[in-house]
Amino acid sequence: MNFPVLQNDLILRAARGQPTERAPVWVMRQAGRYLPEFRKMREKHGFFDICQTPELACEITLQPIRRFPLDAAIIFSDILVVPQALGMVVEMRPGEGPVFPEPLNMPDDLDKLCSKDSVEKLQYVFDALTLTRHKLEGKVPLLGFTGAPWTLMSYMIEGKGSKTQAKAKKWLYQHPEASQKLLQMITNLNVDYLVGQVKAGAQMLQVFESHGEFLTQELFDKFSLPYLTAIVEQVKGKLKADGIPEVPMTVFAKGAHFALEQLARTGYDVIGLDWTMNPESSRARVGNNVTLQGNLDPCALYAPKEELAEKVAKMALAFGSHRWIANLGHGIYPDVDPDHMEAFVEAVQKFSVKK
Ligand SMILES: Cc1c2[nH]c(c1CCC(=O)O)Cc1[nH]c(c(CCC(=O)O)c1C)Cc1[nH]c(c(CCC(=O)O)c1C)Cc1[nH]c(c(C)c1CCC(=O)O)C2
Repeated sequence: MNFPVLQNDLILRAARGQPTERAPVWVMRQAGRYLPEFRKMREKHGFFDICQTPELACEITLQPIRRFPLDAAIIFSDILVVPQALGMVVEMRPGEGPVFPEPLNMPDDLDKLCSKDSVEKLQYVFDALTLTRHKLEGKVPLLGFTGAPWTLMSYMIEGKGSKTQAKAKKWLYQHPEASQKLLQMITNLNVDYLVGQVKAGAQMLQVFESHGEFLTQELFDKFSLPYLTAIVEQVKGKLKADGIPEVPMTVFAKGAHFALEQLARTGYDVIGLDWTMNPESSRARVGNNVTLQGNLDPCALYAPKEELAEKVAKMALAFGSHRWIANLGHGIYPDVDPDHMEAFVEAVQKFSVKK
């Protein structure tokens, strides 16, 4: 596809364990509501209309890249496009977030899902990736992503945000086989979806297990880890079989602190840490063969800029300069002042320089 030559490969080197002059930095949800130019776009267009229109998704992906000296762009989309591709309706309601008008209630409801040709329904994401990779002009690598099977399953059953995920967890206890059938269906689509994203131009991939925090270790071992592992193994295997150079893959399992050692053995190149994790003890637990990503408290961006810079300096010391991708410990919040986002990025660049 003759993509422009990449000029900044810091994040790819950090992910592969190669030396970097300083830590690469990007921010989860960096393209979003904290930016006035995004909110302006949302006044005119529906959320999923933007996702489905490559020119608009590309424009929003580029917005944070124009403002801040970031080391990666993440394609503008949402994890919930995967349930949509399986035939479910998802609406983005103002003030409420994503809502499924007809969530899955009982195992029989799985028959309503349509896994045939579902990856083709995501062609608009592939088109957005290809367009954005060109429009980035090689400035920074383009990241693709998907939601992990458990996180997507829980949305499909709860139908909206939930404080406990009790409905979804009820399936794990009462309908373990149907749960595994659903998780496998999502895994299969995710594998094709991520391979398609790389073919379309994604240079690195992240899998978001945002609802890891609701699982016990036992539930995680049974209903999350095997599917996260299958995804990395199959995506890397399929790319290899198709003669396509492998791309680094990140897993972000929020709240799954108990699973760090296991996650480090799955084959992901990068493990994302949420803000509750200690960088030094996490490094001791995972060893030196994986890269860590994270993990400043997203609320630290509310602190005065000087204090924010001090917190970044402390974080940089704790992670060390090798195999670290600087990020927040979860997505940036919508009421963060963009100037403080800039202060965060600049502080990483200043304090993560290799000595
Ligand atoms: C759980 C989850 C979702 N979506 C996502 C996750 C995993 C990351 C995480 O844990 O935060 C991932 C996501 N969602 C969005 C991106 C785009 C790329 C980026 O900037 O990182 C990414 C990577 C855009 C978005 N996704 C959404 C918005 C705001 C919607 C709007 O404009 O009305 C954006 C910019 C909507 C969305 N989508 C989702 C929720 C819960 C919400 C509403 C609340 C919220 O905004 O956080 C589901």
